[in-house]
Amino acid sequence: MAAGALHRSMRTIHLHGGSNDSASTKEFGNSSLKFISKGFPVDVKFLNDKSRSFRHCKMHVIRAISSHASVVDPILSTAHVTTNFNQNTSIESSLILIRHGESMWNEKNLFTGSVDVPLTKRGIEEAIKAGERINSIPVNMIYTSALIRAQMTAMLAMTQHRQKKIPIIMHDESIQAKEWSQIFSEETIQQSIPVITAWQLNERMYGKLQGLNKEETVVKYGKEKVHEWRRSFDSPPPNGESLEMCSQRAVAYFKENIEPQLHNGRNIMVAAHGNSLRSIIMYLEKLTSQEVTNLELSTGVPLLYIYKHGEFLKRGSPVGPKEYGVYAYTRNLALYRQKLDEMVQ
Ligand SMILES: O=C(O)[C@@H](CO)OP(=O)(O)O
Repeated sequence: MAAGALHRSMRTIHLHGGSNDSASTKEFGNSSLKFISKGFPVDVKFLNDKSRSFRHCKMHVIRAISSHASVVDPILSTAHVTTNFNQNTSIESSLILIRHGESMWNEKNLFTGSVDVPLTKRGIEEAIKAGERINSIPVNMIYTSALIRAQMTAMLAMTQHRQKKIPIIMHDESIQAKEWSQIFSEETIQQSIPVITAWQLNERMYGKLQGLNKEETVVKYGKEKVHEWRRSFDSPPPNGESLEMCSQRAVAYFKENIEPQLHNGRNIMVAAHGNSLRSIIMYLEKLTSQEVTNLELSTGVPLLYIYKHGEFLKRGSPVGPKEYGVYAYTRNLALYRQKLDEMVQ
C-alpha cells in the first residue's frame, strides 16, 4: 500500500472559554491551539465567552479528541475540513445505508423491534455480499445501532472492503471503558475505522407486538390494522413507537451527528434497521408521510447517496451488473477506486 497516499485533514473545534481564565491562557495560549491527537490534527479555537469555565472547555476538548480516532481516505486528501456549515460547499462525500441481514426473528416472522436478536446464516451471507458490493466505496466512519444484528452486518460487510482497515467499536459508555479501549500505536490507529454505536438508530420499539408472529397477528387483529401498525407514519402499535416517533430520535441523531461528518468530507456507512432507515430515507429524499408508507427495504442491500452542496443525491444500490454505473456517477468515487487498484499493484 502506498503509505504516502494517506493524508490527514485538519479538524477545527470552536470552543467557548473565558479569556481571563489564567488556566486557559497558560495551557492553550491566547486563542488557539494546534496539535496531533490519535494521528488526527486538531485545531482548537477559543471563543471569548466568560460564562463558561476552563474546566468546561477542557472537557469539550477531551471529548472532541477522543471521539475522533480515524484517518482520512485518499479521496479526502484535498478536502478542507471544517465544522462551519456555511463553508465547504464543494465537498462531496458518500453515505452508505445498509439494513441488517436476515435476523433469527426475521426468519421466524416475529415482530422484533428493540429485541436484540442475532443474524441467521443467511443474514451473515447477506452482510458479506453487501460488503462485496460496496468494497470500493470509501468508508471513514461507521455508525450502527446498539443492536447486534446491525453491528454484525457492519462488521461482516467491512471484512470485504478493499481498503483493509479494521472497524473498531468506540466505547464511550464510561470513562473506564474509554480508557481501557485506548490504542497506543499511531500506525494501528491509521489502519482503523471508528464504529460509533447509537441506540437512536435502533429499530422502532414495537411495543406489545414484540415476539408475536406477524401472520398470527394479522389473523387476530385484521390485515388492515396490522398494515397500519407496520407501515403508517403516525399510528403506533400498542405501547410501541410509530414511524414518526422513531424518526424523531433517528433523524435527530442523523442531523446532529452524521450529517456534520458528511459535511466535513467523511464517508459514512450506517448499518441500522428497516424502520430507523425508512425514517432517515424519508428525511434524505424529502418523502411525504404518505410516500414513506410504500418504502420497503430489503435486508442486506446497501443504498448509496452522495452528499454534495448540502443535498443528498440518491445513487441507487450498488448491486449486480449495474455496479459500474455507481462509479460512473462521480469522479471522486472513480478516483478512489483507482487508488485502491494502485495500492494492490
Ligand atoms: O419486526 C420488526 O422489527 C420489523 C423489521 O423486521 O418489522 P416490520 O417489517 O413490521 O417493520
